[in-house]
Amino acid sequence: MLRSIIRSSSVKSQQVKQVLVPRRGYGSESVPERKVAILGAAGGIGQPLALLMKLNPLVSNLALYDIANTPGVAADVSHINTRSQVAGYMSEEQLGQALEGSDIVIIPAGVPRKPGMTRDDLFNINAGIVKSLSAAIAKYCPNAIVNMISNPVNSTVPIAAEIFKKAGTFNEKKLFGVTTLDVVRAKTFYSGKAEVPVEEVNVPVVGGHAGITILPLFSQATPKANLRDEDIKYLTKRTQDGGTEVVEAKAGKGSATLSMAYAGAIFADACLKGLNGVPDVVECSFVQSSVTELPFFASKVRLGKEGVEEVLGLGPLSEFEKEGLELLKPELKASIEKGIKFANES
Ligand SMILES: NC(=O)c1ccc[n+]([C@@H]2O[C@H](COP(=O)([O-])OP(=O)(O)OC[C@H]3O[C@@H](n4cnc5c(N)ncnc54)[C@H](O)[C@@H]3O)[C@@H](O)[C@H]2O)c1
Ligand SMILES: O=C(O)C[C@H](O)C(=O)O
Repeated sequence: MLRSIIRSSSVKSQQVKQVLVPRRGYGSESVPERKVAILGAAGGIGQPLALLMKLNPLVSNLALYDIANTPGVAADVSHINTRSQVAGYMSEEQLGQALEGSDIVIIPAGVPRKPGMTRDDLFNINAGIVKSLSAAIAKYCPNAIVNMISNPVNSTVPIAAEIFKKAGTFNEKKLFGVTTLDVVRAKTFYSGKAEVPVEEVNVPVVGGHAGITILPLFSQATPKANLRDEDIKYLTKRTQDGGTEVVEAKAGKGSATLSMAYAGAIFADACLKGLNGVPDVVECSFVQSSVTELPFFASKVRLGKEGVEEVLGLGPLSEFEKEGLELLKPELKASIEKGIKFANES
């Protein structure tokens, strides 16, 4: 097995250094060095996400880890003439090196759905993967921000939290379930129905990341449009079933990868901006929360230098959204408890 570490050039010290990086849209102010690690980097999401993170001028070091095929992906991505140094890591003994010094760890490692499966059907395989990767994060980069993509997010985030708690490294400000794809979908679908420019659309999506636990708040969507109740119901269902729509269209060849890589890159970029002190960076994410009685919940989150700066409330809800909120709670609660139980029993 190929075990060598592939580097485009030697990876610099992981200390946060200030360097002058003039970039269009980012000014020529000093931009700190930031290391981003992707675990599952050779997969359907991992590869396009690696590409998008290589294009991000806020990244100085990009560590690509997978149990297979990382050398090729890393060599390929490393030829792109952007700021970051790329290193590929394969096999468990290189996981520590991949993680050390990371500011952000993005986890799309694990199996995707096939038609007929729910996200919870992935639990048996992905829970174990997330558990062992979380233990490695606790050991090698306990202060990193973690962006969890692996499904079922409603359970994998609580698993990671429990593993970090056991290791004494849990920081609720730094653990995020990535629900950005739900927001991306809600924006796209709303724009089509409301006939407003998609780039201007904002729609908060709260709750969790599976079926009815995904609750888009179209009553708060902007630009405002006077949509009929049946349109709101249709948009809500389409957003909740967006993942299944892709799984069925791919007919056994996996789930959303390209739109997920886009969403994952948007969310990681927001975390980087927050770390770098950019003000008013707000994204929806599944985090430890007191917005409802559930211990984890997705809502708008303000991102800052330490990760979560503020978990924002839900705002005014329509009657339809209030019903949706009550309906989702039992399922989300059960998924959270399943994750906590797994982390503490196995
Ligand atoms: N949060 C979301 O919105 C969202 C969206 C889409 C997909 N997903 C989830 O993301 C996950 C990945 O999807 P995909 O389409 O990229 O799957 P994939 O099978 O194409 O890729 C997964 C990658 O993970 C790697 N992997 C497996 N075990 C690993 C380990 N222990 N350490 C490191 N890497 C490991 C595999 O080798 C593979 O390269 C799935 O669980 C999927 O359900 C989440
Ligand atoms: O639907 C899936 O299984 C993948 C992902 O969670 C999605 O929303 O696309």
